[in-house]
Amino acid sequence: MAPIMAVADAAANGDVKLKPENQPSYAYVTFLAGNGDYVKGVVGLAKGLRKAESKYPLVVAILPDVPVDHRKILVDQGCIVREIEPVYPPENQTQFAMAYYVINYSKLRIWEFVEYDKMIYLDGDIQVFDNIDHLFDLPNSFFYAVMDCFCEKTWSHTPQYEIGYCQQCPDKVQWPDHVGPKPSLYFNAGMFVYEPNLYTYHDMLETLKITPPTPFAEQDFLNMYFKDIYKPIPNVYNLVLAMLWRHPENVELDKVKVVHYCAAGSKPWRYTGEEQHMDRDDIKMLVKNWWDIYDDESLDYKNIVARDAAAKQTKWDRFLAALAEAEAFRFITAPSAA
Ligand SMILES: O=c1ccn([C@@H]2O[C@H](COP(=O)(O)OP(=O)(O)O[C@H]3O[C@H](CO)[C@H](O)[C@H](O)[C@H]3O)[C@@H](O)[C@H]2O)c(=O)[nH]1
Ligand SMILES: O[C@H]1[C@H](O)[C@@H](O)[C@H](O)[C@@H](O)[C@H]1O
Ligand SMILES: [Mn+2]
Repeated sequence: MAPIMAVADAAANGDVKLKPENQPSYAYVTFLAGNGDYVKGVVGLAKGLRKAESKYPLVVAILPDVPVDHRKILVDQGCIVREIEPVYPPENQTQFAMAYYVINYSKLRIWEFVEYDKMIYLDGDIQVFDNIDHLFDLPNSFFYAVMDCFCEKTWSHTPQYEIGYCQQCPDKVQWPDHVGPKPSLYFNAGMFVYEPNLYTYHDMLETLKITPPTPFAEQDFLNMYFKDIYKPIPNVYNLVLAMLWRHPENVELDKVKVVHYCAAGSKPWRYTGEEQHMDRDDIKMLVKNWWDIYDDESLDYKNIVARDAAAKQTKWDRFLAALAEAEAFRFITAPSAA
């Protein structure tokens, strides 16, 4: 390449990337509570997003009970840590499907993150195996998420479960008229695309005050609140693991981009293989895939920063070399001043 071209190229590839004023701001967001081992899930997620070369940062909305050493781990992994206040549901005798689901109402605070125009929420027990940045390009003003499955025991409190009706195979068992109107499409709230908005945020919190808690906590609430603007997206964006044994005909495992380790016994950092379905080969493979990312030191933020700095240095060295060459070229070819 001619030296002048090389110089121009290097300048054009310059490292200073300024976001144009009018370009929307996007980020991923997850939620972390307590001093337990979910922090491992979030670290795995941060590394998975990096491996998939996501262009956008991961914000971690943390409750005040997340200890300082866990916060440091997250910052060291390049996460943007944002403390949020807990949200408490109104007093009620509800039995949550899992007792700890009560803390998940605090997730509603992420609507307050209005410095971002659009965000993708991901549970800490989710892993991203393929780039999903394109979901930010979906049209605004809708709520996007993947349809849930009603077949696991966690659903045993519902008429759906009793009847054997699941929206994943709506023709297998028809919804009987006498039970009431067929339920609206219901999403799993471990992954969704949404737009932070202060009006929505305040309205949700006001609505929550007069909404009795239900077994799936904020997941039921979000389903109720967004039912009119909910748009289902393909299950490759949130593979709820039970789909593998409940609706294998609906799963194309090799196309899956996002895996949600929500089935009992499937959290990779707690996996023993003993619980029901956990000895399946596909589960073992997915758990191994999670660990491969978690254990991969080259995906640690500090190593990525070091790699990028080295690449920048090389670019700069090339630029200087090209400049020197161009200077020499000018010196040789310039007519003498005499
Ligand atoms: O001790 C905990 C428990 C949970 N979490 C956070 O809360 C999220 C939700 O918990 P789980 O992933 O264990 O829950 P499930 O996937 O089984 O639950 C599903 O139903 C829940 C109902 O409250 C939520 O909607 C949740 O997002 C949805 O995926 C976790 O991923 C994690 O991000 C913590 O940080 N610490
Ligand atoms: O959010 C819940 C949770 O992820 C459960 O593990 C699953 O069985 C349910 O289908 C889902 O609604
Ligand atoms: Mn989850």
